Amino acid sequence: MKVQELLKRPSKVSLRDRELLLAHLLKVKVGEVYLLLDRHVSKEMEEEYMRSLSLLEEGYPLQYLLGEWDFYGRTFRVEEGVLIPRPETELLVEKVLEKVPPNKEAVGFEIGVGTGCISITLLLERPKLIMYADDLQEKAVHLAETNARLHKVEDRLFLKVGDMFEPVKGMVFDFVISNPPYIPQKEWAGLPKGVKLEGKVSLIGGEKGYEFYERFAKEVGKFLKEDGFFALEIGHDQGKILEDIFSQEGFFAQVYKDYAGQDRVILGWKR
Ligand SMILES: C[S@@+](CC[C@H](N)C(=O)[O-])C[C@H]1O[C@@H](n2cnc3c(N)ncnc32)[C@H](O)[C@@H]1O
Repeated sequence: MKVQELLKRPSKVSLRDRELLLAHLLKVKVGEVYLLLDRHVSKEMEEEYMRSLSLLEEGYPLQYLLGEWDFYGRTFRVEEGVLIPRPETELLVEKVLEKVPPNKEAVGFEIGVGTGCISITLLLERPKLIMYADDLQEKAVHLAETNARLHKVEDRLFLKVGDMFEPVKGMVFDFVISNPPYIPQKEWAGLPKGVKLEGKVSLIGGEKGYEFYERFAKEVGKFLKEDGFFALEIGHDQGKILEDIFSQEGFFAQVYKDYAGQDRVILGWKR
C-alpha cells in the first residue's frame, strides 16, 4: 500500500492530524509527507497507522500518540497524566519575557512545571536566567528533567517534587510563574475523555476552580523580591474575581486577554 492510499482512507480524524500521524510513522517532517505519496509502506506500518487512527477516532489525544508536541516553536516530550502544552500558555511566557530583559541575571520560580514547557522556554529565551520549578507529581518532574536535557538547559533548571512553595521555603525570586489547575470540580464530568487523560491534578482547581490562586495570594509575597512580580495563567472568566483576591492581599494586579478576547493572564506586584 502507498502513503497516498493511507492518507485517503475515510476517517473523522482531521486531515491535519492524519498528516501528523503519518509524518510521525514515516519519521519525516509533516511538510514532507506529500513528497512521499508514492512510497510503499510495510504491512506493519499500515497496521500501526490503522490502530492509531482508531484510537484517535475514540478521542485519544494525538499528542500522547506522537509522544511530543510543540510549544513556542520547540518540541517537548509529552506523557499521559501530564498536561499537553497549550498555545494559550504562550501569552503567559510572552508577558514574562516583556518584563525580563534579555541580559538580566534573574531567578524565577514556577509552580506546577508539567512538561517543563514554560520554564524551559524562558531559559532558552533568556540565557542568564535561572529557574526553580516544582510539581506535585513525580511523573511531571521526571518529564520536565527529560525535556530540560533535550533542550540543554538542565544546568539552569532546579526541579523538585512538592506542594506549591514548600520546596523553596526561605528563598526569594525576581518572579513567580504558574499555569495552575483552574477548572471548577463540577466541570470534570463533562470534559472530553481525551482531556481527562491529562489528569485531575493538572486541571481541577477545586469546587470554585480558583482555590489555587487564593492560597497563592496569601503566600507569594514572602517569596518575591521587593520589585518582584508574579504571572499566572487564569480561566477565561476569572479575571475580575482574581483582581479582587490579589488586591485584598495587597498587590497591584492586571489582567490580560488572549487573542480570542478571553481573560488569560494575571500579572501582579507588591504595593
Ligand atoms: C495546568 S498544569 C500546567 C503544566 C505546565 N506548566 C504547562 O503549562 O503546560 C498544572 C500543573 O500543576 C501541578 N500542580 C497542581 N497543584 C499543584 C501544587 N499545589 N503544587 C505544585 N504543583 C501543582 C499539576 O500536577 C500540573 O502538572
